[in-house]
Amino acid sequence: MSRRVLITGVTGQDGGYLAEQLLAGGDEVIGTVRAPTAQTFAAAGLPQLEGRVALLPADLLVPETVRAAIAATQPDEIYHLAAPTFVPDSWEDPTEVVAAVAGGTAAVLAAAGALARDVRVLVAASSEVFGDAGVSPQSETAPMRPRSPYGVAKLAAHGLVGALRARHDRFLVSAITFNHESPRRPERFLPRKVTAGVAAIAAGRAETLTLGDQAAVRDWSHARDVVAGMVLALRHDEPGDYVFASGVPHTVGDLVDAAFAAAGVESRAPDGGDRVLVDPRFVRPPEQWPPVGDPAKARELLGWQPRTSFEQLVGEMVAADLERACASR
Ligand SMILES: C[C@H]1O[C@H](OP(=O)(O)OP(=O)(O)OC[C@H]2O[C@@H](n3cnc4c(=O)[nH]c(N)nc43)[C@H](O)[C@@H]2O)[C@@H](O)[C@@H](O)C1=O
Repeated sequence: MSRRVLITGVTGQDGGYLAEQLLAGGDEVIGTVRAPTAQTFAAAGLPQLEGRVALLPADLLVPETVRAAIAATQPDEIYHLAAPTFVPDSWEDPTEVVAAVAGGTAAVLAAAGALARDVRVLVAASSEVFGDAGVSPQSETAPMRPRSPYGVAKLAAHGLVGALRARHDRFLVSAITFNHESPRRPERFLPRKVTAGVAAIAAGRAETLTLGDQAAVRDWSHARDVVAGMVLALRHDEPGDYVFASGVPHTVGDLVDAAFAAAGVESRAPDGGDRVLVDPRFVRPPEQWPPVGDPAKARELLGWQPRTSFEQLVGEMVAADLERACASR
């Protein structure tokens, strides 16, 4: 059965993978971006989606534009992925991040609920909702005590899904996604910063890589695997909340080591000097309860599990960055 699907934030990392997967399955895909004339698929490095996914404008800070896009599309399903995503930015402008993430989710859910047809909606939450959970790994029922404005805003979005689902018996899903990466990830996020930096060293274009805390722990998956889980969740018999994570903790240092190994480069310079430097500007406060997910519910109810290992993920990212580094020589 072919569905009409609306993806907010379709030119982002997850939106691109999701659109590709849905198109391959025969669905009709429509996407929203803030400014379709500037945010084209070509500009986003996704030329393969050009002409296959119609783009509509929708600004999360202007609910009327969100309503208009949803009303014009009359979708069977909505994947609400659009949001600011870089956590440190949320300290600079909490007002905007709360408005865009919590207000934007409220606008999407209200507009979908106002349609005359049943529409299933998935909202992308985040492991940042857990913060000082007091437990790690975290499942869907772990305490949620976010430590960043971004996490607070995502918790509001997650809470809206649960409240509206309970009150109106709607098919709403919250996807509590842990860190997920790919060669399409922007370079300000740690994994792409590392793989692009290591590729630059391998290509002889840089000598060092400057990071923050190498002891920080994350649970990294491939974005392609995570969006596959989102589709399973939205097409399941019952709506619910799902953690999407590998369940495997790694430190930043592990990721750095894996990237150097994948590039075939020593992590020490020939003179014995360290190739990884620390800049306190990139160091965040320590986390007592690292964001590591317990994906048992998704595995048991949806049959989901990540297909890509940590080493394969880093290997794929390093290979893509080495190719880019060679192409730009
Ligand atoms: C689930 C969650 O996942 C992402 O948020 P994030 O975890 O903040 O992602 P990141 O790649 O910026 O940091 C990962 C870790 O790496 C440490 N780290 C060390 N040195 C550097 C460094 O130099 N740069 C960065 N960015 N991080 C560094 C940093 O302290 C942190 O412990 C977003 O998708 C977000 O939208 C989301 O929802």
